[in-house]
Amino acid sequence: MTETSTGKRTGYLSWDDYFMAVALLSAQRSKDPNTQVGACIVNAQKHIVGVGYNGFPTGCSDDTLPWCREGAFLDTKYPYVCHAELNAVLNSGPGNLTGCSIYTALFPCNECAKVIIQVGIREVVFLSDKYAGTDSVRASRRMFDQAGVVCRQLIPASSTISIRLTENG
Ligand SMILES: Nc1nc(=O)n([C@H]2C[C@H](O)[C@@H](COP(=O)(O)O)O2)cc1CO
Ligand SMILES: [Zn+2]
Repeated sequence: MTETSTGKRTGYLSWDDYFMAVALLSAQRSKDPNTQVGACIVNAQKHIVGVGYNGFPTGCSDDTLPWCREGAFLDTKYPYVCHAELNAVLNSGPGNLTGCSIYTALFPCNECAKVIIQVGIREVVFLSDKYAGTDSVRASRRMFDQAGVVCRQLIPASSTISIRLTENG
């Protein structure tokens, strides 16, 4: 690790990369075999006020509800799963979210876009836009545009961050 003339460490995480990494770490809790999404809400003081990942509602078993993508609607995950962005909002503390930013691994769907707008979040920072062009994303972008919510895709400083969980080795 290099240092500046003052001795300050360099190579530390930027705020953007840090908050996105928190979102991605949270995504590691997801049981979805196909798409793991995490989201992290940050206020104007750069405090994290809510984190979430995609999963079934509390009390609804990860082991009995389906994780399939195809088949009869009720036999897929889609009617049951709570999206990461919704969970981040619902997991946030008592303060209001007006003026906050949400960092999300995947561009929000139209249902989460409504929630994001209604709680007063003003900025969406996303990594992947793999569903760009779908009606859901087109509706999200339309609503974000009209509501004045700024969306930007994060280009991280590096493609990986490694974290050691043990002291040595
Ligand atoms: N922004 C999002 N946040 C999310 O949490 N999700 C969740 C819902 C599903 O659990 C999964 C998408 O599954 P799939 O269709 O890529 O197999 O990601 C999906 C989106 C996409 O709009
Ligand atoms: Zn959603």
